[in-house]
Amino acid sequence: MSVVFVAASQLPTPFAVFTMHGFREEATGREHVALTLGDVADGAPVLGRLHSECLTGDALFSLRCDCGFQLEAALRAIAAEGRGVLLYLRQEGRGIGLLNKIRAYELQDGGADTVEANERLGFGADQRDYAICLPMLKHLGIQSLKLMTNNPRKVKGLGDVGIQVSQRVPLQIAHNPHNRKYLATKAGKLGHLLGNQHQGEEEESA
Ligand SMILES: Nc1nc2c(ncn2[C@@H]2O[C@H](COP(=O)(O)OP(=O)(O)OP(=O)(O)O)[C@@H](O)[C@H]2O)c(=O)[nH]1
Ligand SMILES: [Zn+2]
Repeated sequence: MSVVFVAASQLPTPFAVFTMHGFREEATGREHVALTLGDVADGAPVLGRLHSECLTGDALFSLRCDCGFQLEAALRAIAAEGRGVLLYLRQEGRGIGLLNKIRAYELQDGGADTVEANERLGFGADQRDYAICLPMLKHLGIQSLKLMTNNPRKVKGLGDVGIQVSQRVPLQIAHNPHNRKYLATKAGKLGHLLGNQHQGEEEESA
């Protein structure tokens, strides 16, 4: 999978002034972004977040999921560390796209859970592919990540495409009445490590 680096600029935010790097995925034309802070190319593991696009959660304040809250928490953590990377990956709806995600939400409004809804539409539960991350990280000179995620499958998926994760850092967000069922399904069917026993825990990973 190949990506082309296009341009980099500053991105001031309430948390820090990041450097924003823009990439184009050659096969699909999708446009991805990396935000970096500090020297990430010195060889030491970098605090990082691989964030999958969620227009509803990241930009429209949706309470159906935890994405927007995780995005903000990740940027705050990177700012507090003074060094880190966030890849903003255009894999909306776990890879099925925005309009199909709205179709899936419609089914969830009728009682399906997030996995059943995807399957009823003819999709897998999670269609994301992390291969795109490798050339982006290589371009940035990043060799190893301390990855902020609750998803062990993401850690495995990265290992499968040759990205070294030295550590998993939990990134847990509070429940609300709208995301309770969604988070329970993620824990029960998708294997996410959510819950108090994992709070603050850090794991070694292959
Ligand atoms: N198909 C579908 N996608 C969803 C739904 N809710 C959120 N998403 C998408 O799920 C992606 C985020 O994945 P999550 O499963 O929440 O989390 P993760 O990235 O696997 O794991 P973390 O690193 O712990 O956040 C984003 O692309 C969202 O657009 C849903 O009900 N259906
Ligand atoms: Zn979301």
